[in-house]
Amino acid sequence: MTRPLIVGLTGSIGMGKSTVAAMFEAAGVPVFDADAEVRAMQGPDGELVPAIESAFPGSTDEGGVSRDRLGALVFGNPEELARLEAIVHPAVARRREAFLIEHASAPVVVFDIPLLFEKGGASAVDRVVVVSAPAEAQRKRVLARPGMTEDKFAHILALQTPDSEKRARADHVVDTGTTLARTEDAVLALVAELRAASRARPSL
Ligand SMILES: CC(C)(COP(=O)(O)OP(=O)(O)OC[C@H]1O[C@@H](n2cnc3c(N)ncnc32)[C@H](O)[C@@H]1O)[C@@H](O)C(=O)NCCC(=O)NCCS
Ligand SMILES: Nc1ncnc2c1ncn2[C@@H]1O[C@H](COP(=O)(O)OP(=O)(O)OP(=O)(O)O)[C@@H](O)[C@H]1O
Repeated sequence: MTRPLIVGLTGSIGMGKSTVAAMFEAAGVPVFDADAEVRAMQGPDGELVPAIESAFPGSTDEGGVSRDRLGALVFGNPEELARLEAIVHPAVARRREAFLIEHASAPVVVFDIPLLFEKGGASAVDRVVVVSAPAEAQRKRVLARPGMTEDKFAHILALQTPDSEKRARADHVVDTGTTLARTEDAVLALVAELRAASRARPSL
């Protein structure tokens, strides 16, 4: 009996992590999307809505959590952010365990975790893949998003482990500072390598 090779996929804001995660999925690798799970649990009738409303009164409405309102309360305030994380992170961990059980027979699975290094998850995966692009490309992508400001971008960057450190600690780096077609080729080659590594493991 073997379990899947667990690949942690991460990268700083705007580096192209979601795009690369979709490429893994298209190649047939099951992907656990931590952000999507958080959104679902914060959405209408989401399981975290009552706890978030009681910890942050006024931050939810009939549509679930207002991410803009909640973001304004927690980004820029480390204690408030920690209070939110204490509600959200254990629920994400439970969903991740369920995903692993569901895909127990896959050779490789990906955990798409934006804060893999920041929250100490790197030791819980077999391989770490970091998605990275030059700082200028990152900046252009992020500032093009609706509602993004220089200040908000600077603040989020300061909360995240620097890209240079992420690259240094990665087992594999996927470069997104190039064309989408080249990035896709790199992902396909990496998937083949990871599947081979999974097969080469001794049975548990
Ligand atoms: C505060 C919330 C509602 C704001 O949502 P919003 O849609 O405005 O922003 P978004 O989630 O896209 O985050 C923007 C950027 O901030 C980063 N970020 C989000 N949460 C954190 C955090 N706890 N620490 C550091 N960076 C963070 C994201 O990686 C992203 O790069 C949301 O980020 C949230 O619920 N965060 C707490 C849960 C969490 O840690 N999620 C991240 C991984 S599971
Ligand atoms: N070679 C490439 N690889 C990946 N993305 C690219 C590439 N070239 C351009 N892009 C564009 O860069 C953007 C990256 O956005 P994406 O949502 O994937 O980033 P992200 O890292 O998931 O962001 P966040 O952490 O903020 O959610 C997309 O609009 C994508 O089309």
